[in-house]
Amino acid sequence: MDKIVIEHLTLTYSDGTESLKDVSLNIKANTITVLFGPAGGGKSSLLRVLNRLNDLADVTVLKGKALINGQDILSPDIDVNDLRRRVGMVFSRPAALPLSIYENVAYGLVMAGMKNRKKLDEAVEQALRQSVLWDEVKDRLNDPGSALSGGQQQRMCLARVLALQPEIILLDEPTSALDPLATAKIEELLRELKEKFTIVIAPHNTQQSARISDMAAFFLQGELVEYAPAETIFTVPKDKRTQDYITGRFG
Ligand SMILES: Nc1ncnc2c1ncn2[C@@H]1O[C@H](COP(=O)(O)OP(=O)(O)OP(=O)(O)O)[C@@H](O)[C@H]1O
Repeated sequence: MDKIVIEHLTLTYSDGTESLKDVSLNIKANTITVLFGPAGGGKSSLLRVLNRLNDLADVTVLKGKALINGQDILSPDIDVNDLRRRVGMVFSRPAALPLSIYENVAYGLVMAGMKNRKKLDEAVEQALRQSVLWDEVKDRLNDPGSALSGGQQQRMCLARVLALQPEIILLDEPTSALDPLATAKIEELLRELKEKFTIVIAPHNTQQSARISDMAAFFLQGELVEYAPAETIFTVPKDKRTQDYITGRFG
């Protein structure tokens, strides 16, 4: 069974912007799927549907289906907090909370009611190891999260998501504020993390899309133009619009 199934998804904001137009795509577990294309294509809107962050926006039309493990996540009966634990999100600017490194990582668990210090310690360590930050911060877990470099803060935010043991990780331009070295670290990390998680990412440029994706989906003004394995779409795209975009003719 596919991990994520999107069928005929249409999303219109109250100002009339059709940000997703009849989009269908299936995503397999333990893959990195990239959503790419010019600004305003609908990439962020699709990511936000996957953990129901779109609930916070002024949406007038939401039609079609979005299933995770076969479960309808758009259903009003869904427990949104539980969904957001299972489907974690990392944003473009590292959202370090004004707390210590430890508290930044433990945040979601504490919010979920975990009080046992030993369990918290273990979860924080495991998450920091998974985000390959542990060795850099293990001796200063009580320092403010904001004292870390941008790249470290982004891995700390990833650790906050990982601590909740999600199934799916969504990332919206996670390296747009990072230098090339910090970017390379995150990309390497994502390749490792896909062994355990399903990753959907809207990278901030096409080069990154080509480097990290297993599958890639090209979005243009709300339309899913082409969805194919990375080695196909970035070398022999079928659609002229995809080709024009990746060869730099627009965007
Ligand atoms: N909350 C909102 N209210 C109204 N319109 C919105 C809202 N969020 C996004 N849009 C519009 O929906 C369209 C798709 O935007 P979206 O952010 O999903 O695209 P994107 O491909 O992720 O682009 P970007 O790279 O700029 O984030 C755009 O025209 C955008 O202006």
